[in-house]
Amino acid sequence: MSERIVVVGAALVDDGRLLAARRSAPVELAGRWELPGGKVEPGETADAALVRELREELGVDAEADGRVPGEWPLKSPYVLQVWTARLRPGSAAPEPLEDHDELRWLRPGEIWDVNWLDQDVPAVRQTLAHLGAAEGLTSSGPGAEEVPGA
Ligand SMILES: Nc1nc2c([nH]c(=O)n2[C@H]2C[C@H](O)[C@@H](COP(=O)(O)OP(=O)(O)OP(=O)(O)O)O2)c(=O)[nH]1
Repeated sequence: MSERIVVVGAALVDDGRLLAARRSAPVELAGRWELPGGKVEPGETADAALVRELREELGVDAEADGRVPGEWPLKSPYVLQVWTARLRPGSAAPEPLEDHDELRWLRPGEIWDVNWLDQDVPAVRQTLAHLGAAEGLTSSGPGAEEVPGA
């Protein structure tokens, strides 16, 4: 059985901050934080799915920039791919319309303050490495000591 369904997660960046979303369902994921997004539908491209999911879940008009290299296994048959994204000019601010009950814009030093889904931790780490040069968004990882003033 080789069916594989891609879930796209958005690394939505604005003003040097990364958006994290707290899931409200299903019960086994509720309360944990993720990159907003969802399943790519048959015949849909990943970047189109990302734009659609961000509109449905957050009410924003966003565009995908490019894919973060890598792929992370979720509960079979799902795999997580991450795309960087940004709000288009004139977009509404994101709101937790569907699937989430809280949103946070995280500054670099705050990335590991939220309780990410376990399977998202390596994806977020890789995303930060990818974004680091372009956006100045870097942070060592969960459990790392924060260096005051660094
Ligand atoms: N969107 C998203 N889903 C994730 C992440 N990490 C993770 O394990 N998942 C899981 C949760 C779900 O089991 C699955 C994606 O489901 P979803 O509920 O976001 O997708 P969807 O909007 O297309 O769902 P639906 O139409 O079937 O309700 O992937 C993540 O960072 N972002």
